[in-house]
Amino acid sequence: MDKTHLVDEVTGHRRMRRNRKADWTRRMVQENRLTVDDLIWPIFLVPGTGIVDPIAAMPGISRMSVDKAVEAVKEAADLGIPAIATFPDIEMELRDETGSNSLVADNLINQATAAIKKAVPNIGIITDVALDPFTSHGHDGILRDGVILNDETVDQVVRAAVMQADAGSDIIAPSEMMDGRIGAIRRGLDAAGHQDVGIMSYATKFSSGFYGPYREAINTSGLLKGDKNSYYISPANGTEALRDAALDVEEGADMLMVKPGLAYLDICWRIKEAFGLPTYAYQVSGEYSQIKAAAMNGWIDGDRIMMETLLCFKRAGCDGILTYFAMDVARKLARNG
Ligand SMILES: NCc1[nH]cc(CCC(=O)O)c1CC(=O)O
Repeated sequence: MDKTHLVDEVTGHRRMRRNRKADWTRRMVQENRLTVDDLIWPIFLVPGTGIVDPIAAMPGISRMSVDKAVEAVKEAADLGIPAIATFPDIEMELRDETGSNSLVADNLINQATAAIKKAVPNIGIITDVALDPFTSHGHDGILRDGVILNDETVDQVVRAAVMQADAGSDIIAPSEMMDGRIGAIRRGLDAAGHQDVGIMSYATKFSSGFYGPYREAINTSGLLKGDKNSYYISPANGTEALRDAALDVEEGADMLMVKPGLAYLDICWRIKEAFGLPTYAYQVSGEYSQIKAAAMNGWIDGDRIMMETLLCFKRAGCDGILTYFAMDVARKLARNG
């Protein structure tokens, strides 16, 4: 060995770069892979027909009327995406203090579920039961005298969940973070004969600035008074998030979700390790938009970072990712074989 180099003999026996030397070695040692099966595609719904309405704060993403959503979901199913998640942007006139439209059997979200189920029976439909798309104040629950009422909200969310299941929803995903909601939804679904409808808990939903563009997408940004700190988890707290998830597991959650994603990979890992349940991350609107914005400015390679971030969720223990990039990724994966 050339004695002029400072790398000693021991180091020479432990060369990590041997396994990185060629494309074939790198493929042999690759620990995690992103496949189309890992993708859940969130979509935004609007009333009407023939509408595809671009969301300014989320370049490349549009609100769709039910007919257009059906077409898009068909394409998603053809690409092999296993499931979608729907979020309605309903008329302002229908929004009120208690979010009563969430209890209308053929409201926008349920209409979409029924139409999609009929046209695309093989894709999974995940529906959120939080009240924020339906309230005039943009909060996820019932607001009285400046307080979000826990138990009243849970009662309403359970009824909404049963209606969503009646419409054909496969997985109820409550994102409103009220205490006791998972057990209550499970009991409500079972009592209504929906034993096979699953629950994906937004187990650890953090009070986050990353939700900004979503609020534009469903038009709640102008409505929201105050913040959601009295029900979402503080970004400062990891152990509290684990306790919250533990309750959801005890109450009967089938799957757990961490939201937002990238800044919370430690939570993904801890949750997967602690409970071993199927665990998902939601790469939320702000995460999507910041990648898009930087890419549009030519500052980063958007495609590369899309694939990198999603792969990192897999490394962090996630079984899948809700991502607005789902269609782009699925097309890319289909092209690359
Ligand atoms: N129940 C609320 C809800 N459902 C989905 C998102 C965020 C999704 C995203 O940012 O992509 C939020 C957050 C919020 O408005 O506080």
